[in-house]
Amino acid sequence: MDASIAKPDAVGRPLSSLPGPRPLPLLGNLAQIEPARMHQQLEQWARDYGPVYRLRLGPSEALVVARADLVLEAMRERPEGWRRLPAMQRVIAEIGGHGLFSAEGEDWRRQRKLVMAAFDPGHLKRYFPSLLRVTERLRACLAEAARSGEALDLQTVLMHYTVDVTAGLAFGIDMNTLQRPDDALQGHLDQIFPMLGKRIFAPVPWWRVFKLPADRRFDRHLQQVHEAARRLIAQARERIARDPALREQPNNLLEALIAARDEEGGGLSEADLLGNVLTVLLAGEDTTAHTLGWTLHLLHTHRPEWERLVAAVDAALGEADMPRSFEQARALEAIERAVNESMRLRPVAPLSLMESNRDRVFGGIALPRGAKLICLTRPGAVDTALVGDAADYRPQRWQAAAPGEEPAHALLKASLPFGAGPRLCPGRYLAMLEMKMVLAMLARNFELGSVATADGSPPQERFAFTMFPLGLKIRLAERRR
Ligand code: HEM
Repeated sequence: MDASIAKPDAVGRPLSSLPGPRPLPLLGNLAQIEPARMHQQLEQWARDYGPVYRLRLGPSEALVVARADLVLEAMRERPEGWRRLPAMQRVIAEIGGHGLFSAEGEDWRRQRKLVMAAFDPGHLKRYFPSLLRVTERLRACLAEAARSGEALDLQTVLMHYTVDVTAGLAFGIDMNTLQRPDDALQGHLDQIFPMLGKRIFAPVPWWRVFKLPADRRFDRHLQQVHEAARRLIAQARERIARDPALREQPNNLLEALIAARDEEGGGLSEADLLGNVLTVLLAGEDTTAHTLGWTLHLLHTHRPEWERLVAAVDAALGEADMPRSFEQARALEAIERAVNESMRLRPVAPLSLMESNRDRVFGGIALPRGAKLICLTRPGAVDTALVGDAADYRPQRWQAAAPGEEPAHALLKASLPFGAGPRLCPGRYLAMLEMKMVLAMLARNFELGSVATADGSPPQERFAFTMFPLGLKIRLAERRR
């Protein structure tokens, strides 16, 4: 049984007694929230009102927590104690994206097993040759830009890479959007997160009543994504029909999902199948590309850290132009440190939205079943009260040390870029492997000319379900070794 359910709850303060931004009539604080920078507003309110405060969202109230211990407590108590926000689930289901991310209870448990198995290190190792091929293609694109002196839109090129990698690993398809950018699925996928972000926090669900031109454009992009997902499913079914042994020993996530779907009492519907294809495409694309984008920007603005990384990669790879084996890539700890530190300062998933499955006291606050909770993941990880230099980009703080020896130990525990508990991101090993491949390939073959916005100002953080750097361009020169 869930331990927290067995605990008799103490009496808590009512949510309405907490401080918070002044709500307006009817819409409450929704009217003050700007979707594109809502994470920064919520973080600012945590500085103004303290790490546990109240928000009014239309007719209902939400508890906002910016304390790492409370964020961790809630995340660990899923799926029994807390569920994902139903408003979010509904918006995801409406676009046909219901899959592991939005599933709950038994439905979630079953899907989770299948997805976890597909992304475990054993599968990643088998997939390594394809990952290498996609990384070689990325290198060729970048080399061409370096020769012509072209500045590339960083997020676009990185998202081509991550879509190609995810499709190869999860669906067994060489999509090659890097070399065929015009008919790229990635262009349609890009439209989905921003609209999800807008709809989840919309004061009024306008799109259920009438469609604005932007909604109609969105529907057209969505249709393309659905058609692509159906094609992927059809191709996987053909492979299984040709080789029925794949039912027992699927090569990838999609084949495993189809086998489970076809199993007697398999519990996966056709809609779940499509929903998980969309989920994995979406979850794997932006998050990894945006984390790479932030990391490259931080390395560009912290030159000694970039040079330290290049030296470590040179030492680890010998004559190789990029990691040539799974083991070689996995061992690149200097890159892991640089990425961990970037995810601490610029987490691409800065919010986690939940609803309580029961009456409870949480963080000293009495919450009824159905109470909404917004977890802010960054404040605890950048808290200068814990460590004076918490605002600095210092990858070395991730260097392994004896427990308690590392002064920043508390900070490291507070950084939760992949979430925590039973719903911890199943794609984290893949994401780290991709990032090691890209950064090592860059370090070995290119000089990092600049990773900057057009006018050189610091990139703004944009929130569109995930958080990304706005307007970064990358300019490279080929490295002479
Ligand atoms: C740097 C890259 C990534 C970051 C920062 C990231 C972050 C996250 C976070 C914060 C969550 C929510 C965890 C929670 O609720 O506790 C999550 C869930 C998830 N991620 Fe990732 N992710 C990344 C890459 C990937 C990749 C590459 C894939 C797959 C190709 C993926 C697939 C998923 C899925 C399916 C879930 C839902 C898990 C569940 O609800 O059980 N992610 N991710």
